[in-house]
Amino acid sequence: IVQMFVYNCFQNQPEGLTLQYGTAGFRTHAKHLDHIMFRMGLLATLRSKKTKSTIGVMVTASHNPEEDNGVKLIDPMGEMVTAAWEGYATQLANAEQDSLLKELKDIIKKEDIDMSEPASVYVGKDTRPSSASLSQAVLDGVSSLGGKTHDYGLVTTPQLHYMVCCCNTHGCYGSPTVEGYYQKLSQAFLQLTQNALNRTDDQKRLLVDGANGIGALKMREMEPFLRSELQVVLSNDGSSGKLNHMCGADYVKVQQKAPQVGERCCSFDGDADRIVYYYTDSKGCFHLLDGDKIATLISTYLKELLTQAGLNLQIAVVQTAYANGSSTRYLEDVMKVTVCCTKTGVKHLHHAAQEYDIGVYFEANGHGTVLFSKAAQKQIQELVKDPNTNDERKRAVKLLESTINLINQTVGDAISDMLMIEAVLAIRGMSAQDWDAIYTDLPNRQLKVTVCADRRVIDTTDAERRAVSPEGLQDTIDTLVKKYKSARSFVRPSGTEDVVRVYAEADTQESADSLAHEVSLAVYRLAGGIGDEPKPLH
Ligand SMILES: CC(=O)N[C@H]1[C@@H](OP(=O)(O)O)O[C@H](CO)[C@@H](O)[C@@H]1O
Ligand SMILES: [Mg+2]
Repeated sequence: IVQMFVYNCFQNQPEGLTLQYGTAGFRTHAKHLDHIMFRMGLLATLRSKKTKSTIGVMVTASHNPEEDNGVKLIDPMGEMVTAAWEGYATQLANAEQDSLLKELKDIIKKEDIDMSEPASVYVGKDTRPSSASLSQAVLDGVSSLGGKTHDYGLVTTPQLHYMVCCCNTHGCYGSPTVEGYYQKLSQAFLQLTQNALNRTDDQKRLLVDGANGIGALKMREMEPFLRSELQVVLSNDGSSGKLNHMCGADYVKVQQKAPQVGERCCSFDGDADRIVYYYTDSKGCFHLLDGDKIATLISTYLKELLTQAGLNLQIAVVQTAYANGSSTRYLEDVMKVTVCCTKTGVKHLHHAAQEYDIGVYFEANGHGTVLFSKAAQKQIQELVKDPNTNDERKRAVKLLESTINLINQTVGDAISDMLMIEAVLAIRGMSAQDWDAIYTDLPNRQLKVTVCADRRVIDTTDAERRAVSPEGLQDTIDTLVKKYKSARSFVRPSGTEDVVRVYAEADTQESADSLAHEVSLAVYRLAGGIGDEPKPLH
């Protein structure tokens, strides 16, 4: 109670600022978060008592500026916390100081929580300067309700998801330590790359941009486990530059610029749960290999292995509206895999992917992973052991087994995805150019418009691909899209920033830019834009 009082006294929440547990938890300037962290410690303790499992709390604001921070809750199997509890999180975060106890009691009653149950909460943090005191506030919140804590300190977001899953599966998923994580992934990686013959040092070399964040630290720690089968050249390792500043996955994807030049490069984001690849060609041109290209590479590889192994498992790729139209066309028409489109936000993709034997999901920005159903994993394991399997099938099924071990199935993971991509390129003997040539991206543009009212005046349907309000907006977009070749455009309110996002793609960059601009103007006019009218890009 004393601690509750202390934290609530530091309630620097500016008047009118209500925080929403959004697409990626709470996220705002670090100075507003002290009491929120403490309260999320309380909530995680309740969630742990309710589920009789260990719960995770990660302190990070991912790709956002260094001054920001945020918090995410992790459910027992390492997945994002369920929707109902997101609601409780919002409720607790915005409660007045003197109604906090009442709010807690409400949740306990509604969820019928037995307060005599023990509680266990795993806590992790990224490298932001504010993360140390904020994660302490989470730990204090847990302790004040008598919960047990394990402070993992500096870890990537996916590492904490992995720990939670390991703990609640009693070690079946792996051992809940950072070494356990490195061991599991590196063993699988080494097993896979044994299947790639005659790799040169050049082919083993990869330029990694650590976004000046936690991913850089963890990559350094992991390097010895990889036994030079991957030779990482690390930049933006946090020794001098600022977190996410002019580097990192989000910068590369949105600005379409390379923070480093090479034949095969990748960038992590600030908490290492996203990755994009890119390279510079002989003419000095930048080529982006984003989440859509990653999904295509991985699903092609998996499909081939399934055929070789003679396994009849359904494979699907889950995307969002931001997926490049060329990728969707390639997956559906050429690869003939099921493609499904969900709303933005990893939890939506994750849930959709769970519906298939093998669900490959990636947001265009590089956040994603592969999920193997229990039944699929069982079939693969049984076939590995089956003495009647011939050599070709055995090889394929063993590759599948190692692939399962390499992939962090709890959440998108930059390190795990990177090792997966490196292994696939090595096994197939592909360069970044070969990978890029699988299909050609349609030129595209993303813009933001700020509106004066609640940005949710824009309501969408059909996995955010069509706007149902304000009136007339969708008709206007439809008319504009018709002016261009191979064009597509949609708008939606962001779940992490106070803006409306505009996306457009078309046959040329000029057309994509011009369409994005025209749609921005329509949003500005029909949804109450503020500030200057959007200006053309050229
Ligand atoms: C277009 C885009 O990249 N949107 C991102 C961004 O969400 P918005 O709701 O668009 O702000 O942040 C999310 C959390 O990191 C991520 O899941 C999502 O893909
Ligand atoms: Mg992130």
